[in-house]
Amino acid sequence: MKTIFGTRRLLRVFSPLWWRHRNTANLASLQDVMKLPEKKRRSVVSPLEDLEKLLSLDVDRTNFRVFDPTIEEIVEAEKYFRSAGKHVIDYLTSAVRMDHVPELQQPEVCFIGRSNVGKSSLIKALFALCPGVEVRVSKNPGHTKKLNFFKVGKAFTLVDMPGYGYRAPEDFVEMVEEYIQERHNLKRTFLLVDGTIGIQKADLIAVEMCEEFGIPYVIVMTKIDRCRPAVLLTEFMQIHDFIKSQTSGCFPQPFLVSSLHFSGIHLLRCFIAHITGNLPKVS
Ligand SMILES: Nc1nc2c(ncn2[C@@H]2O[C@H](COP(=O)(O)OP(=O)(O)OP(=O)(O)O)[C@@H](O)[C@H]2O)c(=O)[nH]1
Ligand SMILES: [Mg+2]
Repeated sequence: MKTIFGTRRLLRVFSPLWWRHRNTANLASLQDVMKLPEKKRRSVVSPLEDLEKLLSLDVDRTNFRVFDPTIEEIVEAEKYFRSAGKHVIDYLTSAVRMDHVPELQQPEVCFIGRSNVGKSSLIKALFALCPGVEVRVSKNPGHTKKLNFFKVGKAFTLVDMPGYGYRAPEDFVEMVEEYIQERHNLKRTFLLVDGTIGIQKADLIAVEMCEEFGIPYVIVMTKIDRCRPAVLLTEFMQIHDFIKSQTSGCFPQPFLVSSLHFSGIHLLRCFIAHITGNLPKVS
């Protein structure tokens, strides 16, 4: 009995899979993240901080933390991502054409990117504190076929979009471009780029579209758990420099996320609450 217990315990202590599972199962809430050892906590709340250590001191870091909320502000923002009382988070409706989209006054943000880049997974991670909200993800590219609207009480709406590139829906251009160009309450477009491979040709077309329409957008690097830190840092710096030199409507600070490990998710929740006007005190 003692031997079995001892072996199990050893396995638990040394198995990276167990460690990973134990950590990721609880990390949707900041309260649980704060219980982690400091290094691990930092990598979840502020993934860029870990990477920065690999940079030489002379690298210009001016736009690394344009958005830099306090922990209290992140906690405040998290309240919007929990259903409580009259504040109900839920799937609202889907649309395939502009004349099918719901008429809403509340601020809206949408998520675009190549098929399979992790748009639906990111929304699922943002809503992980509301297990009743179903967001479908798939390993097969081209899974999301419609604009899917998720209502976050009366505070804002998140819109999951079909991906561009491989297996995009035939009417993608009409559906997505019209929405982005015409949606009066769209406050920000999140353009997701695979953090393991950086900006691809199809992403450049999306950037061009955002620039041409003159809409405010933000680049989010996804799947950072799949990438070695040195590779991720190189991709990050390339995107950081690209934003500075080639764009005018893009937020200067790229965000880093892992929907699997919840890295960067708490910061992004806070950013969404902020840009939709729900955290007036954050500058
Ligand atoms: N390791 C890892 N895998 C991820 C992450 N985000 C998404 N994935 C995986 O990537 C695949 C695609 O994820 P989705 O969220 O469905 O991608 P999507 O961008 O919505 O794809 P479409 O709807 O087809 O455009 C799934 O197998 C996810 O599990 C992440 O942060 N880390
Ligand atoms: Mg999807």
